[in-house]
Amino acid sequence: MKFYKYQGAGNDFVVIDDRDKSFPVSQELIAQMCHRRFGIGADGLMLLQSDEQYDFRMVYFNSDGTEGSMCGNGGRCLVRFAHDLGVIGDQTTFIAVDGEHEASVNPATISLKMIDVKGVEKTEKYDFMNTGSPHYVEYVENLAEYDVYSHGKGIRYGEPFVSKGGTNVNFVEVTGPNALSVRTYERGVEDETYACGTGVTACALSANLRLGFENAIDVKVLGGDLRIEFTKTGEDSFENVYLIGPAVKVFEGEY
Ligand SMILES: N[C@@H](CCC[C@H](N)C(=O)O)C(=O)O
Repeated sequence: MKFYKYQGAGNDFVVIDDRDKSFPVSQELIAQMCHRRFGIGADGLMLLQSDEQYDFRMVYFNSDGTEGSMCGNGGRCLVRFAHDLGVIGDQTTFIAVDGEHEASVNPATISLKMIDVKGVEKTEKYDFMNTGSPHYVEYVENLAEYDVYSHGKGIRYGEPFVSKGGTNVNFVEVTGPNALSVRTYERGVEDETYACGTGVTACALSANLRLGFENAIDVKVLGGDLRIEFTKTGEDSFENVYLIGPAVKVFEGEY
């Protein structure tokens, strides 16, 4: 079968044009295709499907083959793919697991409108919110040396999160006015990834709530630079949330 590989800030995906719905969905096959030793290698796999009401439908699987919640970088990569295929022009509206998304295509970036965020669980140690996927956000010092894998895994598989289906785990360091560095342990990949779009979105909104950061925040991740823009509409609610950054094709092939 024909596949494409895309990456957004180093969050990488196998992408399939599934408009004829011929992809044989199975957890085993997807995990095999995403395997970095025995397969193509990716943090997830996405299907671009046709939809009667929208430009296309995004179906996202984590690299372990389970169907994921929303993937922000995946969404940006799928928009680039749809544009490369000629399915969309420079503006699009598509449907994903968490609802409708608008996006715009620019030469160097894809800007993706995320779901509205309503309600943030704030504790002394962390913030927790749903930005399309569940995200834990904790501030640390010396992020470059931080053991993201061990601490992230402990939180993802610990209470109270494991009995609620688990969470993605983000560690954040403030690097300047309206600037953050973020590293993320991703559920479904069960490892640190080079970037997580819904994760950096959660971190930016948390930085607004905790630190008074303004509504355009630059976030450095292992795989590059992302930007989050938003409108705060209430004590802990946000609309017009945009995830902006690069999304590029890496290669294509037959599997
Ligand atoms: N990489 C993603 C998040 C993917 C979803 C996640 N792993 C889950 O199902 O919890 C992103 O860019 O948002």
